[in-house]
Amino acid sequence: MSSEVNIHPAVDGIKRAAPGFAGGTLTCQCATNPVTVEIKGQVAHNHVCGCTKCWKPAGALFSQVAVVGRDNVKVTANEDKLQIVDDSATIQRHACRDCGVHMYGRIENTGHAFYGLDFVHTELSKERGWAPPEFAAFVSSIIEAGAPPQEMGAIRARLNEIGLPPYDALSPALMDAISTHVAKSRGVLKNA
Ligand SMILES: N[C@@H](CCC(=O)N[C@@H](CS)C(=O)NCC(=O)O)C(=O)O
Ligand SMILES: [Zn+2]
Ligand SMILES: [Zn+2]
Repeated sequence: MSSEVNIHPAVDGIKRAAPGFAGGTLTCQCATNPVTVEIKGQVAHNHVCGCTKCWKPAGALFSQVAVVGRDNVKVTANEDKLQIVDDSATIQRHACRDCGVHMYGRIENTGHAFYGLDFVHTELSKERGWAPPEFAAFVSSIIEAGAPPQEMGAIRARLNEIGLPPYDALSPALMDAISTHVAKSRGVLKNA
């Protein structure tokens, strides 16, 4: 039954972005001395991601991840507990070394299409009104984390049912944005 599929705990029930949402504080899962990160304002392009690199809550098949301007992200407590998960990755994910939660992911490559944006998991905040996820990315990648290939039909059906169209990379709009950036930087595209 497709409704038994645990896509992510935050995507059940109707969520709406609050107009003029001011932002909130992300808190890691440590019972003492948690890392906190303040996010100013609303996030964009919230989605669920099936890749093996994004942080997923216990038992979830997907991560929930959105972007926000890096200037609107500020570590406000216990920054010394943060460490970069993989230095060689495009997205430098800063994780709490005690509980493992990823607090923010940053792109340091100034030539990247998404330079200037940080990746954050809004469910780490108790505030309500964050923009809800819009699509499911890297769906086939959940197999790499152990999802049975024969369940992919039911999982994609469940994603469609809850209004998250499934893609095996990013959404077409974001893939187009990346390729547009590449074409411009190579001089292939001059007037877009
Ligand atoms: N199949 C791979 C896909 C990894 C991947 O490409 N993830 C995407 C979505 S988060 C990405 O942009 N990664 C860049 C990065 O991790 O730095 C996996 O599951 O590990
Ligand atoms: Zn922690
Ligand atoms: Zn991912």
